[in-house]
Amino acid sequence: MIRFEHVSKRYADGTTAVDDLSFEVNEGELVTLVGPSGCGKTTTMKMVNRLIEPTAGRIFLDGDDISGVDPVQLRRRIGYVIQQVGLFPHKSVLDNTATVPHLLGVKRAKARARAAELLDLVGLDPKLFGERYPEQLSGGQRQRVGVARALAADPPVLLMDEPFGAVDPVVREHLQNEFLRLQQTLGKTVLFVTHDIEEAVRLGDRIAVYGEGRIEQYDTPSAVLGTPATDYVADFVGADRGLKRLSVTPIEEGDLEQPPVVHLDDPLPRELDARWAVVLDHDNNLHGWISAEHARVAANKGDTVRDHARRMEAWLPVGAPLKQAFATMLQHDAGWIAVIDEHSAGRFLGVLTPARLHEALRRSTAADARDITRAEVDLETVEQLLP
Ligand SMILES: Nc1ncnc2c1ncn2[C@@H]1O[C@H](COP(=O)(O)OP(=O)(O)OP(=O)(O)O)[C@@H](O)[C@H]1O
Repeated sequence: MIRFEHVSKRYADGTTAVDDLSFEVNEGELVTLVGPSGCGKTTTMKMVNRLIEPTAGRIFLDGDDISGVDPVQLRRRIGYVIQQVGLFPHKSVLDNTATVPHLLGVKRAKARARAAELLDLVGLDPKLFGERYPEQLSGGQRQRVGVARALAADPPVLLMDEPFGAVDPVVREHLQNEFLRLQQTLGKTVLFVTHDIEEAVRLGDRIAVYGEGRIEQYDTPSAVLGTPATDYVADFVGADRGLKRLSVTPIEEGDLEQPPVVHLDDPLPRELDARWAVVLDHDNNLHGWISAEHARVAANKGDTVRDHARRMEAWLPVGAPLKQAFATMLQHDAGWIAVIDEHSAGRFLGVLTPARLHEALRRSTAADARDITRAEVDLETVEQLLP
């Protein structure tokens, strides 16, 4: 969808901002460009919508060499979100969002109706916020309007330059999660600039880690964290990359243990093979759990499992990141968590224990590993943290 071929940018004062860059972003892919200040991320991005012209090389959008496309036409295909959102202060939120379609000739009423839908999509109630002016919004709300505005002309490509950089970490995480959800439905091709490796890892299908004017590694978050291509990348992603890897490694069905299971209408068992059992309903969906000790002491004749089942607090859907599993274990002081299949009404799949979590991390590291020794050092850090 976007292809860079040997692209360089040298400014008039001799600064080489980007040096012989070649990479490709697939349709529907979210690629994060991450690196320290001044390494050429913004220059890379601005060359895509021709706010900056390269001094060498070619950039293709959907097969078209963009140097031959009229910049105004080009920018209609590309939404652009920047850190200082640049909303028009004298226009309402609704009119700000409707600006581009209106400029493209869509009638004002229709453009505003579409803008209201988009505000809804980015989590702003148009009835509440539509008639406000930008100064009457929080930083996070302004960023959402920025995203809604960029989406207004329904461009296939989005360029986002540190869009969540100016908000506090809690709001940023919230905006990131919302954006990920949005992206799941919209499937835009996104280039996202950030200097924050956590953000790059959380959002990117792939990450381009920049050194000075060059990409040092272009790969999935899991591979960048698991097997940094160079010492520079290893330094940049940080010594705690083993922990960061928890955020990008999903729970898989094969990681799970199969504990004893009882059904709601079974007679209460006097003896269990373990200290607890998982309780399922007649469709094998997760209902709760019972402790063997409780079943032994409290049971009256004729009791069923239903009379003594406790609510399951610690559970997650399969595919959730290991970090969330780890956090859930700590939050509930639980030695294991139940894992379900959300797509089939909560069918119980098994349990994840700390030992299995560790194995899952090891499995994913090994899958990428070119440098297993280094990866294992980080696994030790994780081992120390497990209950
Ligand atoms: N108009 C310009 N003239 C000369 N040098 C420039 C110009 N614009 C950018 N540069 C230089 O090009 C290099 C790359 O800048 P760029 O803005 O692309 O970096 P960046 O990675 O986006 O940085 P940041 O994270 O700080 O925004 C820097 O050394 C910068 O000083």
